[in-house]
Amino acid sequence: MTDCESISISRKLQDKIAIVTGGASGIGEATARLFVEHGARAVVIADIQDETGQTVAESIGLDQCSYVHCDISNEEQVQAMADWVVRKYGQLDIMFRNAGTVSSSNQRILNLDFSEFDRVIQVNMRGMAVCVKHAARKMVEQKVRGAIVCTASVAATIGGLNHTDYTMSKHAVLGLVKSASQQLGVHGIRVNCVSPSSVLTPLTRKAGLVSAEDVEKLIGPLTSLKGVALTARHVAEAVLFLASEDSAFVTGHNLVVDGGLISLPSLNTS
Ligand SMILES: NC(=O)c1ccc[n+]([C@@H]2O[C@H](COP(=O)([O-])OP(=O)(O)OC[C@H]3O[C@@H](n4cnc5c(N)ncnc54)[C@H](O)[C@@H]3O)[C@@H](O)[C@H]2O)c1
Repeated sequence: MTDCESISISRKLQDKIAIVTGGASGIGEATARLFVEHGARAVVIADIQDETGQTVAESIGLDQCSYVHCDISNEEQVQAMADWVVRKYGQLDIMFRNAGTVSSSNQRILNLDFSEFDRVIQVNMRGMAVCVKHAARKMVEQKVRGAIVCTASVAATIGGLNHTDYTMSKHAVLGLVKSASQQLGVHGIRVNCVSPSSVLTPLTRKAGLVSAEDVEKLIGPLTSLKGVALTARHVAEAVLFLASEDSAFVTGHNLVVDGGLISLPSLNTS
């Protein structure tokens, strides 16, 4: 294979314009970096961690990456951000709706704290619908056959002993993806989601998994696949697949990235 061939094969998002919500760290950051590696003309990181988000955008390169402050649970801010993207770059091809949050308390049903519950639902569930709505409206207006990818979780499929609100919010992502994909297919817009198991990020630290060893101790026994630990890059590769033409006929799909975790017959998610 010549150098030219290898470059053209590896550039799966040539000239695309993408929004990555929650791109200031973790899975979103890894995905923003991978999108640019694959030729995206611009990746817009939409987040509320201004300093970190700006630093990530600068490290990727401001010619290909911008940071915008946007609370994804606030419809006005999301609409303004989508307007800005289209004004600045002319179009929107990909929305990676990834930002998310978790309570720091265990949120078991007997102790459910509803102020935390409301916050988690507001960001993870309402914020998911707000972003999908406004990305889809831009794509429809501009007749772009775009790709929308949401971050769900293995918690979208299974229950657990903790984080009831988070589990509820992630189950809702599947409902949104199933409904939105049905409604937007007529416009050529695909809507899918990824469902990672656990990867060490600020979010997992907040949920009490503070080191890679903690993650391995919790998740290792629950996966059928051994000898590999999930990284943010693994998740980003799955997102890239769903965002690119490699998945041109895939919509309404939940791509589980879990080393076989949800297929194991007896799960202990305490
Ligand atoms: N890390 C895991 O093990 C794991 C597993 C399954 C699913 N997920 C999901 O992956 C997604 C990314 O999480 P992560 O693990 O990379 O964590 P992270 O904390 O590194 O990233 C989450 C990002 O979302 C941003 N964010 C939070 N609230 C926001 C808001 N209102 N508006 C805009 N941005 C906001 C944060 O600032 C942060 O940059 C989340 O949806 C999470 O639920 C993570």
